[in-house]
Amino acid sequence: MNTLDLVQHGPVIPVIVIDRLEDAVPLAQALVAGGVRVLEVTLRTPVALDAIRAMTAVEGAIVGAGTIRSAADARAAHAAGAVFGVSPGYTAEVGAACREVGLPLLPGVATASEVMAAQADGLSFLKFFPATAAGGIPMLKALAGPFPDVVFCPTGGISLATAPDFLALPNVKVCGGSWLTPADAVKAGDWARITELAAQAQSLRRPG
Ligand SMILES: O=C(O)C(=O)C[C@H](O)[C@H](O)COP(=O)(O)O
Repeated sequence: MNTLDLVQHGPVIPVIVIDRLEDAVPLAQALVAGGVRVLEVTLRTPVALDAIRAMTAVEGAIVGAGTIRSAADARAAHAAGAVFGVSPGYTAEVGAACREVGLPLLPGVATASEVMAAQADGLSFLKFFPATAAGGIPMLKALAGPFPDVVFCPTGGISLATAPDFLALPNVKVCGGSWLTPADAVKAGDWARITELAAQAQSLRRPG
């Protein structure tokens, strides 16, 4: 699998925070029911790896790990069954660990130097994070000049309302965001609302 294959499944990758392990499976099922199959589970909580392990059993779900910050994170995510990894930034150490275990990596970048570091290690599909705070659409347009061979998954501060403007850029294939899984809906077990949010996101322009 190549991380660029992920964009075939829809225009938005949900960024998921799981606090209670028992939410993992119904949450994944709710997203898949709304047509969203690619799921990024952040390694921000103690149950994240167990949540990934549980979600890989959900039919149709393509489960990856977010917040990969170290080689140990990459190895743990792979061992838990994640089929891709996402990192908020990029280090050669994380890149090497992902290559070693065979975990396709979508690394985060926010500057031209970081794009160059990721490209030097063979990575050309990059998360632009934090998208809105780091310059948003003007920054992505500016990066298209020197980096015509790089495509981005902007993430950070994006919503259903602003995603279409990002998706309209030629160098944006998919957006990431936590708006599909609001903390209050997860806490309340309001899976119907999450399916609705997923369906709305999935109906945004599909990248060509
Ligand atoms: O935890 C990680 O790995 C991250 O890199 C950060 C997340 O991708 C963003 O926090 C999502 O941004 P929002 O959609 O604005 O909530």
